[in-house]
Amino acid sequence: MTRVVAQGTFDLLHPGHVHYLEDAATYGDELHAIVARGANVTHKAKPILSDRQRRDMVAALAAVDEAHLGHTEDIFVPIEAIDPDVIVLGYDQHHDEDAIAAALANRGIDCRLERASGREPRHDDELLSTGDIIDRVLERRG
Ligand SMILES: Cc1cc2nc3c(=O)[nH]c(=O)nc-3n(C[C@H](O)[C@H](O)[C@H](O)COP(=O)(O)O)c2cc1C
Ligand SMILES: Nc1ncnc2c1ncn2[C@@H]1O[C@H](COP(=O)(O)OP(=O)(O)OP(=O)(O)O)[C@@H](O)[C@H]1O
Repeated sequence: MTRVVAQGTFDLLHPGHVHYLEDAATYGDELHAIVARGANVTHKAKPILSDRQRRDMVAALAAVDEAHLGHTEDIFVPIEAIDPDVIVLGYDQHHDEDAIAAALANRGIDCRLERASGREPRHDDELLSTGDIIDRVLERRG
């Protein structure tokens, strides 16, 4: 049984999120998704939806076997509990892969890192970014 981890904010789900999770699932038999705590989202605007609502929506996707709320302080706590064989990073996530690999090794977690592919729009006007959806809402309803 190969366990795979994907992770992200997953606010206002869109086809790019589905693509990422479906792609990550192909790396193993069981996909665990870790949903970032809103309190930890500091690199962009805070999510609109609550931690629990984002977790529940991700859990409802067919590609996902289990969705977990992330840890509030130490991102490696859920990883230790899940004990994955593979962590699949998103195509545009700016994580330092060497630092993650070093932290995994430090904690004795034997796990490789992979990178998911991106999804291009399949039709005119397909919105593949939470930020773009929010911009559209503000433009049309603001
Ligand atoms: C291996 C790994 C585990 C993570 N675990 C957590 C976690 O437990 N809690 C959390 O708040 N964020 C966690 N994160 C951070 C977020 O999932 C995410 O990387 C960050 O918010 C960027 O998300 P975005 O791609 O949605 O912008 C983890 C990131 C990585 C790479
Ligand atoms: N178009 C896409 N193709 C493939 N993966 C995507 C796409 N959009 C988002 N993802 C992946 O989904 C995961 C969660 O992404 P995130 O929650 O940051 O959504 P986002 O739409 O990129 O957000 P924002 O627009 O606020 O930057 C990340 O791993 C990201 O790489």
